[in-house]
Amino acid sequence: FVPLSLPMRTPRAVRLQVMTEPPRGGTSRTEAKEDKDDDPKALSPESDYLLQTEDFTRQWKKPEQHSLEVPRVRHTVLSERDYHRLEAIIFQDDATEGSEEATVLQRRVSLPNIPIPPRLARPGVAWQHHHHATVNLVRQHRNQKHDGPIQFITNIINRPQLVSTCSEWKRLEKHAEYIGTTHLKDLLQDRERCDEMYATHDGVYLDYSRQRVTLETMKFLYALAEKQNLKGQIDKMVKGDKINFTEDRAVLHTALRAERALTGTVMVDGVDVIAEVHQVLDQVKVFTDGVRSGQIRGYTGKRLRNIVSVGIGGSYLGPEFLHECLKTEPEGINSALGYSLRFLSNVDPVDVERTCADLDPEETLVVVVSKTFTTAETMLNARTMRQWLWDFMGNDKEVVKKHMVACASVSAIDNVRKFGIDTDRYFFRFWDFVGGRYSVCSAAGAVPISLLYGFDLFEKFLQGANSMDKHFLTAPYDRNIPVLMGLLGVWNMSFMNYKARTTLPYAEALLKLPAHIQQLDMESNGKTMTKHGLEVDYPVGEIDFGEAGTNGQHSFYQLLHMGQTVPCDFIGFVQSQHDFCLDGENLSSHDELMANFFAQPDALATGKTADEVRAEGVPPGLVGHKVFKGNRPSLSLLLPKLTAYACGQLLAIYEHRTAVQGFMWDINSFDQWGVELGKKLAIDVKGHLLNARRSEEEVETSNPATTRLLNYYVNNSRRICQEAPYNPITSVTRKTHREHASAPLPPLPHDLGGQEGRLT
Ligand SMILES: O=P(O)(O)OC[C@H]1O[C@](O)(CO)[C@@H](O)[C@@H]1O
Repeated sequence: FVPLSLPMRTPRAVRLQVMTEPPRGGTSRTEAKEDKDDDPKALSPESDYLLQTEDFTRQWKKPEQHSLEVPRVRHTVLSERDYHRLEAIIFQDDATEGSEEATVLQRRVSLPNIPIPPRLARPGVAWQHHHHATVNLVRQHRNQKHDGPIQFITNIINRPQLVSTCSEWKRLEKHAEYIGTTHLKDLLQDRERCDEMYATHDGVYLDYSRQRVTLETMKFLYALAEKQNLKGQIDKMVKGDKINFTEDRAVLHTALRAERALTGTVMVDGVDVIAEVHQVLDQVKVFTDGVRSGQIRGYTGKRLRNIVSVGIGGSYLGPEFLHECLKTEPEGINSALGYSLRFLSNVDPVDVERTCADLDPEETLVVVVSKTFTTAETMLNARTMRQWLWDFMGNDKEVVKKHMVACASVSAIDNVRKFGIDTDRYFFRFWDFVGGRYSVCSAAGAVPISLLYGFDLFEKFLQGANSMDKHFLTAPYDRNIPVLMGLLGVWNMSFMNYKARTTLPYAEALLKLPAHIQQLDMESNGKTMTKHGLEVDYPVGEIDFGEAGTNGQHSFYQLLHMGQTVPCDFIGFVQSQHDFCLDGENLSSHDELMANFFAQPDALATGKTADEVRAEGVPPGLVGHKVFKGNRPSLSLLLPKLTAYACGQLLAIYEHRTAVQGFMWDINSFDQWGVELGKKLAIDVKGHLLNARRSEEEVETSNPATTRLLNYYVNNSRRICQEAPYNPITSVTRKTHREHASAPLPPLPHDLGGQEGRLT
């Protein structure tokens, strides 16, 4: 071969690359993957190749039968080795130009210029090699009929690589070794560093000086963010690109809180997203105002005062987190007077009992929240609630129409209708582009929260989230709160190897935030497959847990201080929802709480040395037990006050942090295939249980362990079921309304009366 260098063969000369042959020996030498959305620009400039091809069938001997329709574009990933064995790629150059094949192809397929892959510019692996192969192949084809599919290679782009192969990642790995030699107590003495390590927006203050990072670390992280086109990926998300590619869906929870003025700016499949969002919000307002004013009443004409929100996962955790925040918020307290809201999520019948025990069905409105309206737990609970309503008010379709409403995806409308809910008036839709765990700003949160607190308060929550969205979209990386938190998350997980993370709100009203974040983050980033179909070789997806401070301090902080290192998010507020200062106390109770909020991060960061312990007079045998090594990272978020608005800000911060980490890791944070297998196996088990209950036969499953365990359950429960205790007051769901009439009455709810259910 004559070594040829790149300038000798310009891209013009390779403007058309023709075909691959079916692999010799019948086995595929390539690994095919369909991927319509791959963006060549985003791919790593590393060695392997991704061939973008267009398939069609062609018969070489009969030109009139050439079919040049392009049924699909396909990306075929080739390893380097396979690439070099691919003799059948025809690099059409001068020699073939003008030939019958070239003419046909050039006329019918318009192809972009193809850059010569770097491998081909190397001595010995150059053009001539391919040219010879081409000529031979063309000769072969002229002499034999070939009816197989032909792939026209329209482009060669570099094969995607794991982000861990890029230089920015490797630099951070190296840098982590250096950071391993530093201690936070020293880093915290660096004033210049500490003065840089904060960001603020609209009252939210983030301090990350207690992270195990230097200013240089941050620079390296920003460089990685650039490499990953983080800003571009964020923009794609909010524009409505279908970045959830495994489900072919856009990801538009930000549109749920966008202003009405933006109508017409986000379109998905021809739908004006913002217009739709505001239509539903208007519908929610009219409905919830109607219920709260007493215009909309129950089947027997009573006011609807008890709201039961039936849903699980994202259809429950976000709304419950928000509910808990507003419960003690002064505006929330006032607007909820006379109403109650409960969540029924667990399919455990005990949850039904706990939810319904002291409720009056005639005053109860059931909101079924389920994006798919097929989730087994939610649907059983919804049917149970329907039965409960029927039991009390009679088996009438109108009972369902007046006491049950649905928040579900547009595509679930038939299921909602079949259930008996009035889809013309009481179906509050959201869309496929809203993931369950990102749905609290949709009807999923809007309906139950507005019923209890009024729509105006819910709107303030949306405004808070919107304010953070704007900051997220516009602030530079080094001033962008969710981006900083996301990058630090990546740093801690993938470079410092801290596998868990904890959320510690110093606010009782945020007690459900950790549970919401747990789902948000672990369902989003608990994956190992990158969007390019490669398995990660770096740690991703933290274990998230948490607890309201100071309760956590008396529970698991022992481990945080002396056990494994777990990066902590401390969340506090300048002002309490309710503060008081007892006579004889120097500080208010909120100051007492916040003293812990400030002290814990320093204790974690600086620790206590053996010398310090000894200086306290601790006996030598105990010194080791009382040493705090410190050097444990945390960040602090300080907000003015826990209002509906602040709740929205917090929600958006954490939603965006999750997305940032997914973008950095090349993970699709918006699907959740990992929940499928368990669901499927539960269906199988239900089949076994049904057989066992009907036939009294032994259960037989695919493995002896499950068989033994199931039989233990079935055999023992046969006996226990006969002895099941039954409480006529609380076991409401199993009785008819007639039977209830003779049973002791459930406790009466207060009749508060007055306008909008408020005490007058
Ligand atoms: O809203 P749905 O469709 O009932 O789903 C409930 C939850 O179930 C999940 O799909 C997990 O099983 C979550 O992602 C979702 O939030």
